[in-house]
Amino acid sequence: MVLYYMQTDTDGCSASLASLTRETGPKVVRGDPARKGEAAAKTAPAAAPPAPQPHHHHHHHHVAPTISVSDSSLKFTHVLYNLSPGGSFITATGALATLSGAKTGRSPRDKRIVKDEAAAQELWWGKGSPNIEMDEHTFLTNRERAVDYLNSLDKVFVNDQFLNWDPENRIKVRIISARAYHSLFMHNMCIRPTEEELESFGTPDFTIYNAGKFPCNRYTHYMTSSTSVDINLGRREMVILGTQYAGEMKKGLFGVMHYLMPKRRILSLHSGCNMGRDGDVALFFGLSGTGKTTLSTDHNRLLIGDDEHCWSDNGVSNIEGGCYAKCIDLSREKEPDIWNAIKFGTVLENVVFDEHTREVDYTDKSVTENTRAAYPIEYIPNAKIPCVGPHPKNVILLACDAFGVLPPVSKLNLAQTMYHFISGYTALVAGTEDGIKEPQATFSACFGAAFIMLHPTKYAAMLAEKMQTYGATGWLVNTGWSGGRYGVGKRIKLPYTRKIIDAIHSGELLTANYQKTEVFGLEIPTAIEGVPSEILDPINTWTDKAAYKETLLKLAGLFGKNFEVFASYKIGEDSTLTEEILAAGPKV
Ligand SMILES: Nc1ncnc2c1ncn2[C@@H]1O[C@H](COP(=O)(O)OP(=O)(O)O)[C@@H](O)[C@H]1O
Ligand SMILES: C=C(OP(=O)(O)O)C(=O)O
Ligand SMILES: [Ca+2]
Ligand SMILES: [Mn+2]
Repeated sequence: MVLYYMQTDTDGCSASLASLTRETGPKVVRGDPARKGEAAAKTAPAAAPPAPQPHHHHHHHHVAPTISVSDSSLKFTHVLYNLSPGGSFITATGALATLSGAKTGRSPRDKRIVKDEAAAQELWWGKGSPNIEMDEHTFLTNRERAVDYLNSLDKVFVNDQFLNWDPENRIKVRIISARAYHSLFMHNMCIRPTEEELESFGTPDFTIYNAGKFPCNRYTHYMTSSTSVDINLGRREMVILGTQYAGEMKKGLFGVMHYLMPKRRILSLHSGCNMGRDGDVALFFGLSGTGKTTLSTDHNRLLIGDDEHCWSDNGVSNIEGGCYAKCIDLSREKEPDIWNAIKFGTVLENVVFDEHTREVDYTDKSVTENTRAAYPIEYIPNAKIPCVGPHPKNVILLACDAFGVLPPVSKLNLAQTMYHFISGYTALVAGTEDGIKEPQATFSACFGAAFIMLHPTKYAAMLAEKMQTYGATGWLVNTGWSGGRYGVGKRIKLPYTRKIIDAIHSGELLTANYQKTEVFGLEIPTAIEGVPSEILDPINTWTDKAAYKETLLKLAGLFGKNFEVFASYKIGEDSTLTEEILAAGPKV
């Protein structure tokens, strides 16, 4: 039965896959079993050709079975270790096209955090918090389920990679998954180690067990569906059962960084980041679909990252090694850099393509509207490698306002920046063609309530302190509707938003003339190079002025109601800042 063997398991893959009731994991064989004798990956030694059994394998055949020996412990699992790209559903431009199955987005209601003593003390629990508790025992039950499933497969994929380009605060992660696409996705999204770094990788700081389509047992305590994404900070492990959406791994690790980094007094940020040729850094905060990836990918600037960053005393650093761009309606004209990044090595998730021509139809929403491309950051020609930069000069808060009442751009004072950061507003139109026509307001603290681990005021206080210390300016940019709400008006044209962003970067907007809006009290510029002046005040673009006022008040009311829960918290040491933040919201 023994086909191949590995003399040493220097990477500890077998230990990672050991279940809790046995000391050792499956017999690990590196390389692709389908390619006998051939190196499956540059970084992995060639799988040995059929070889005599080494003594420790022999051993199993001659001693009486003990409780620790089962068919599964004797089983060989081929570990495909740190593979480079390759695959079978190749599109016309060479990308790997895959389907994520039933789940085409994250499952925040199925996310659980082990509430041990430390977590009970440190994390944010209760109303508004994304952290839903589970106990250690249930975690171990799910972990065992995932490990047993992975061990039952003939091959599993193991990636050893890094998070965070700041060398002093780099985190080592191991991702164990059942599907080649998950391995390639994480290869693209995390920082790829060099061969030498891989040699001395050692013990990972955090491990993901991704069982993908294999479900959790719904009769297990705390489970409310067959999907479960479980984080155990004490064990430094995450278990994924019953979802194959790849973003779950990426954003799961982001949550872990939102716990680990603030402990080191480093602020973790759900933001894109880029840098001008003169070293001016901008952060782009915003919820999903507001433009972090689109606007941080800017042909005139260096891309530091599109989604997850750290702001430490040394400046900014990207957490990731790749980008995860939405590709619905993607066009070469509007987003040439993202378009060109979709080539060999890129993972396309849930896009539709013609089986004969292999051409992708980016307008096709038949699988989901949330179609994605995951590519290594160096596929963007002007990526800044290493992905680090100095302290930010501009902090841009993006909102896609489907109500169409927020101005395309406003300059914020610190209190307003904090108010809008804590609110984390966007309004998108749910669903596709029919059904919901009314914009759905979403408020997500710190523009990432699904990922933060501590109370929002902790991150807010750190942001305020850093912005003050380094003199960063805050901006609110509406990438959503103009000329009426969704259904009446239109989304602001991307070239106009790009001009607005250019004017922020260049400093043009620091010296512009401003006027203050009613209700929200936002400072809006009266003119911007390349943008029609009349659109800068949204009231001009609405034909029905009464409807404008009514919609404006409606949105202001939603902001006020959302902020009620934060009214009793103090932000940082400074009680005057807290007062100012409370006063910085809209006045109805
Ligand atoms: N004015 C605009 N500004 C930014 N994005 C826009 C604009 N108009 C349309 N879009 C589209 O909205 C989407 C923004 O999504 P993305 O950049 O992926 O957001 P995020 O990274 O914040 O989740 C893209 O598909 C982009 O083409
Ligand atoms: C990957 C995700 O983030 P974003 O939409 O911000 O790119 C996600 O929310 O699943
Ligand atoms: Ca090694
Ligand atoms: Mn994005």
